[in-house]
Amino acid sequence: MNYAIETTNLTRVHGSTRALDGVTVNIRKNTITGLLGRNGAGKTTFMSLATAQDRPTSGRVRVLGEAPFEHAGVLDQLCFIRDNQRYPDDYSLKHALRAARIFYPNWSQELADELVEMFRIPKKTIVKKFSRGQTSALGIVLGLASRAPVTFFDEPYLGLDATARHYFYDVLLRDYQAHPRTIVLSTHLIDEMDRLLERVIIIDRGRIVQDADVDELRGAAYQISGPAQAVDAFAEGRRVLSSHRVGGLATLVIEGTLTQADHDTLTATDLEYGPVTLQELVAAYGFDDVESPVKLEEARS
Ligand SMILES: Nc1ncnc2c1ncn2[C@@H]1O[C@H](COP(=O)(O)OP(=O)(O)OP(=O)(O)O)[C@@H](O)[C@H]1O
Repeated sequence: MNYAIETTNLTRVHGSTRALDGVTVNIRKNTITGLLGRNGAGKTTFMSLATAQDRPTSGRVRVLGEAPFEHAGVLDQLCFIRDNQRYPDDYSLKHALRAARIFYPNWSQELADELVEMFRIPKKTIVKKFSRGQTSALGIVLGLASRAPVTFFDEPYLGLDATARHYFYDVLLRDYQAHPRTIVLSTHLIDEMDRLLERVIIIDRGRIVQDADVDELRGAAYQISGPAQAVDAFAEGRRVLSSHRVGGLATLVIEGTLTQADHDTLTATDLEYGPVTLQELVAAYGFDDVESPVKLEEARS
């Protein structure tokens, strides 16, 4: 079994919202996968279903070959760190670490101690009184020191300062290299975190729109800009992911790669072109073609 997580047509419906809509995906063991997408895309829903915090409306999910709801044995192989993690009222750092040590079979106290010092997590204050960043730091300590075979981090950095975030990224990579495991993380800080990711799944409105190795995705789209008419002529028959227009100028993100003939056309027509970053690609897949204020102004005049 090469996959840590396998889903088939996984669907979760809340009233009229399809939080997850027929998601079929396989996540390889011992990889770091980024789950990316706009607010409300379905990232937390996916993680909640994979960790048995929620039940699918239809479809199936397997983690380490088992249905997480039906196999308690799978649950202690999983760690799910979410942004709104709750702790019992009277918990201090000591209590949280003690509970984690009992719960996670691969727990590393040494790593936990190192992280607590680096993040400067208070030892006496009760967790409920922690600052936003300190609460995130505690989640990261638990998530990394658990060394759980399948670890989910759902936007684990909220409130963390830049120094602490980079410290998290460095330790994540270091510890993952020494103790390979499957890590799935959701983030909106894509430019900052893309160096961590080997694979990326982009979700939009509950559906997967991309599932590829990061290296493949770097060439998955390109951007062209210039006079709108020329840009639109070039885009004819191509899949445009996003479009921004200001005055008579347009910038489009287009799926695919440029051929030599395309390069010749672009040079001849004086259009500018270039690669898109992963952050831009994710934004392009989540692009809604709404009228921009500039376009509305133009239409009125
Ligand atoms: N319990 C619920 N009841 C009703 N709607 C829900 C519930 N949970 C999630 N949703 C809806 O399902 C959709 C997906 O939500 P989800 O939390 O998975 O998004 P997300 O990608 O994690 O977003 P974000 O980046 O903002 O954290 C959203 O439209 C959300 O409003």
